[in-house]
Amino acid sequence: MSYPTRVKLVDVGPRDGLQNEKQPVPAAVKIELVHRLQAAGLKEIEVTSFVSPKWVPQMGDNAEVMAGIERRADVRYSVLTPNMKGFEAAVLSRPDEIVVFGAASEAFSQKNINCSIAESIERFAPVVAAARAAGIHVRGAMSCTVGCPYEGEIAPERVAYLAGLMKGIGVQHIGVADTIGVGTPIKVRKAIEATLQHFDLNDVSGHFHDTYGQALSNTLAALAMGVWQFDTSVAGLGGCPYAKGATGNVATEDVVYMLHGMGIDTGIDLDQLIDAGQFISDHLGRPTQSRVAKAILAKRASSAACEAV
Ligand SMILES: CC(C)(COP(=O)([O-])OP(=O)([O-])OC[C@H]1O[C@@H](n2cnc3c(N)ncnc32)[C@H](O)[C@@H]1OP(=O)([O-])[O-])[C@@H](O)C(=O)NCCC(=O)NCCSC(=O)C[C@@](C)(O)CC(=O)[O-]
Repeated sequence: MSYPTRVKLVDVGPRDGLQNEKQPVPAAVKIELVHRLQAAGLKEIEVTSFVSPKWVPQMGDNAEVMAGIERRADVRYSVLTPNMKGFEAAVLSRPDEIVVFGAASEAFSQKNINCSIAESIERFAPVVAAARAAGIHVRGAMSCTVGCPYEGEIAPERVAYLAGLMKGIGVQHIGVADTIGVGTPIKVRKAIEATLQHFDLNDVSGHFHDTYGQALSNTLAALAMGVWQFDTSVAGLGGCPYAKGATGNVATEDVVYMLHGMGIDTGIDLDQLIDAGQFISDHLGRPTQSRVAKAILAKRASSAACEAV
């Protein structure tokens, strides 16, 4: 079996990771997190979302966070935009990429963005057209591609249907999301195969939450299909406010460790990434969710103790 030799990771920690935090996380902390991620070698960072602050209060500082980032020319900064109102606000902060986010499940679409799948596409179409006219790259995210918290299992045909709608309105890249982390490798493979009916392999990424501890296996299954782009979240932060009980994305540290162990290049410095994860975990006052970070931090602590004696 051959795997890609290079993988691109998009760290979604500042957005997906923090959107569900109950206590406000200061904009300065979010900005520092972005700086640490880019210093660690991340080339794409999902910074924030331009959604209703009544729905997701934690992202209400979107413009402030975007304005505070010291940008690097080789890093792409992306933001979520559910409608024209969000796009018009987002465009002022000069994102490199916008993300329209739909769902393969009708119930999740209603809970998350207050409209049906068909209505969501009607809302996204002018956003995609405006972004492309402005030279901004457009990514689509498809939630609940294997399971939905309200409808249960989702058939691959529904994923193919949504992928076709996204392609039809001009979305350039599509993310296949296991929002609640219920997927297992064969189900994830089927969701990706359904997506590949409409998108080229180079325009497809995986976005796996780790609720059931399957996210690394699912990442490996996608890699075996040739998928080379994945969303991950530093320290395993996160969860969607409209998917109760779902945990964060697979930790960036865990994916980097696995990929480097397989000889796959990511361009990411694992030690600096672990420091970034420690920074945000310290701020949130809870341990990292990354197994790799826990192991390496424990090793660092025991080496420091040995040196001290
Ligand atoms: C989409 C809406 C806005 C529809 O919400 P709505 O209530 O249907 O919208 P509306 O057009 O009727 O407007 C209602 C109010 O919201 C305002 N409004 C309207 N749009 C905006 C906007 N863009 N920015 C700021 N304000 C906005 C609008 O101005 C109005 O304000 P009011 O007159 O009441 O004061 C709402 O449902 C919403 O904000 N949902 C966000 C949900 C969300 O962010 N979920 C998490 C992200 S998705 C995710 O995490 C999954 C993903 C991507 O990671 C992949 C995966 O794992 O599945």
